[in-house]
Amino acid sequence: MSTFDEAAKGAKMNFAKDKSYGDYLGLDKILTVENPLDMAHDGLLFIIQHQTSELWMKLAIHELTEARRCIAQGQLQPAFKMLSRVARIFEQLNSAWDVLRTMTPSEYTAFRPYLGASSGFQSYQYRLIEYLLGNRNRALTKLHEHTPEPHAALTDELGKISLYQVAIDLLCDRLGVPSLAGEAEGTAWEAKPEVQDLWQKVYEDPQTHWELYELAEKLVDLEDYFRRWRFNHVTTVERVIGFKRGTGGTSGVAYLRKMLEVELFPELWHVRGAL
Ligand code: HEM
Ligand SMILES: N[C@@H](CC(=O)c1ccccc1NC=O)C(=O)O
Repeated sequence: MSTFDEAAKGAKMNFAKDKSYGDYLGLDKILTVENPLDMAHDGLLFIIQHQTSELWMKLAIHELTEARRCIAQGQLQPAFKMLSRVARIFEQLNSAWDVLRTMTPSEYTAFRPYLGASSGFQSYQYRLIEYLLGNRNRALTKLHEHTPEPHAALTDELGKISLYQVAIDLLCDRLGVPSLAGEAEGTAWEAKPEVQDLWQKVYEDPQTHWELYELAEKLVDLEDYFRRWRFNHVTTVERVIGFKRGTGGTSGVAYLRKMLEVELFPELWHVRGAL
């Protein structure tokens, strides 16, 4: 068999003057990030798990922002594609827990003291996703006062109506009733019976309201995957640190269990019991 030689067949081999794979992807930056936890073997797993999660969150924010814009303009088909992609991103993040779960309490406690007060509680991209979807708590922007750009991104977001409010606006508009979406708020969306009644009309007659029906199911799907992420997180946390307090200062598992009760799109869950 002849030697494998793509260069002879025309593969470009010299990138002194042209952009290469690593240049486009910024790999010099991504792959040279310091690993301050390299004193313990599992420090690298922990850091890469979080860095990759943050990269996927960056994409989720990009998609959700554009999906919201499309819904606001009544362009539901492109929005559906983006919402499906975000659900798949969460599926990806959910699978990633399987890698982290290979880390035992003994392995984690070897480097946990070096984490100081840092915690995922301070992930501004995670908070931005929650804010975009509608689970808002203005008090948490305080965690980012020391970093102007993330802080501005979060406070700007609270000045806009959430993706769910945009969906409700469209629901009302298409069903010919005045908007029930409300204003931009710094607090979590609270279920409104009138909104549930409108979703009920959609679910009782999907043929007439097909696009709204599909929108509702895309949102339920997204929240379903998000809930699985929360559940995977709390289970992994209990498995690794039990009921210790979190480095971020919360009660830890008790706090995360409370977060399992969050309903991003409450009326869409409540309506199911009324059908
Ligand atoms: C061994 C692994 C992990 C442990 C022991 C752990 C532990 C915790 C704890 C105890 C909290 C509560 C806040 C605190 O007081 O610190 C928390 C919050 C959080 N963690 Fe983790 N975590 C782990 C992995 C991850 C990973 C891989 C991510 C992905 C980015 C993540 C993201 C978050 C986020 C976003 C919060 C805030 C949740 C909220 O406020 O609803 N964590 N984590
Ligand atoms: N809150 C965690 C620490 C932690 O998980 C963490 C620390 C620094 C960077 C990311 C982290 N991940 C998620 O919360 C703990 O209490 O062990």
